[in-house]
Amino acid sequence: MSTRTPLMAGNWKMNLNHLEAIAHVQKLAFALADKDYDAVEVAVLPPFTDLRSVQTLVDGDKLKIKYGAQDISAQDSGAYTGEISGPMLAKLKCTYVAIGHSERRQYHAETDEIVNAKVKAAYKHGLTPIMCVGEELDVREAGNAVPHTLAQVEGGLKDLPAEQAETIVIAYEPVWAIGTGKVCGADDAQEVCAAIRGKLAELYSQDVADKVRIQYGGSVKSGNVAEIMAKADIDGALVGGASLDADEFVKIVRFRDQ
Ligand SMILES: O=C(CO)COP(=O)(O)O
Repeated sequence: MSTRTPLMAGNWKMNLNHLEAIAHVQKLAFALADKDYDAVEVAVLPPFTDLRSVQTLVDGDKLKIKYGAQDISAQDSGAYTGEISGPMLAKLKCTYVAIGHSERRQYHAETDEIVNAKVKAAYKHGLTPIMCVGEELDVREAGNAVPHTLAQVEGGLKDLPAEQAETIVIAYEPVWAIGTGKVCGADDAQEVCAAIRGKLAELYSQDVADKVRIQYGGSVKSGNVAEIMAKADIDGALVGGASLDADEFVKIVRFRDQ
């Protein structure tokens, strides 16, 4: 039995303005009880423009919900128009930051080198990366899901010391399962997540590999979360669309009841 605390994180993507964010987090806070937080770590990843409002609410009401950003600049400051830095996110008391989401890899040409630089920037400023990896449909159909994903893991973690690597969260998100309603079969997801853990053991040690939380992401809903969470190497979910519905996200957090 693993001692890893499951992490259920809602990636809101480019949805909910700061007023909607407050209402949404209030709904989650009202529904979730101490027993939920005892069993599962719960986090939301709102757009940058919502973070200050979410911080104020979480601080003011002493909520146990964690929050983080959806991206981080590899730079600390300077002439990088439109970018948001690690020091800015740290000042907002973000716990997490998603890095290398497939939508950033696809629409913003983020490579494993960029992901690696962002992972290091996150650690430099005390943020925990949720590093996203996963294959496109053609890669899976060619039978290369595991090697493709492991290459992303290795590239993203390059030269990262073990003391940092052991706290990272890795989200395995097969691109073809994101926002499509096509959930990856639990056995297929487990196969890749187990391979990721094996890669961590090879790069670092079994001890580090045993500590890292590996999430599954891609069309997770209350109806499929229990089957996914039953797998030995899956320690949580990175939830997109279903995290925008507070009732549904609460059910996902309570996956043990589904
Ligand atoms: O990309 C995702 C989370 O980061 C998954 O999105 P969906 O849950 O909407 O498929």
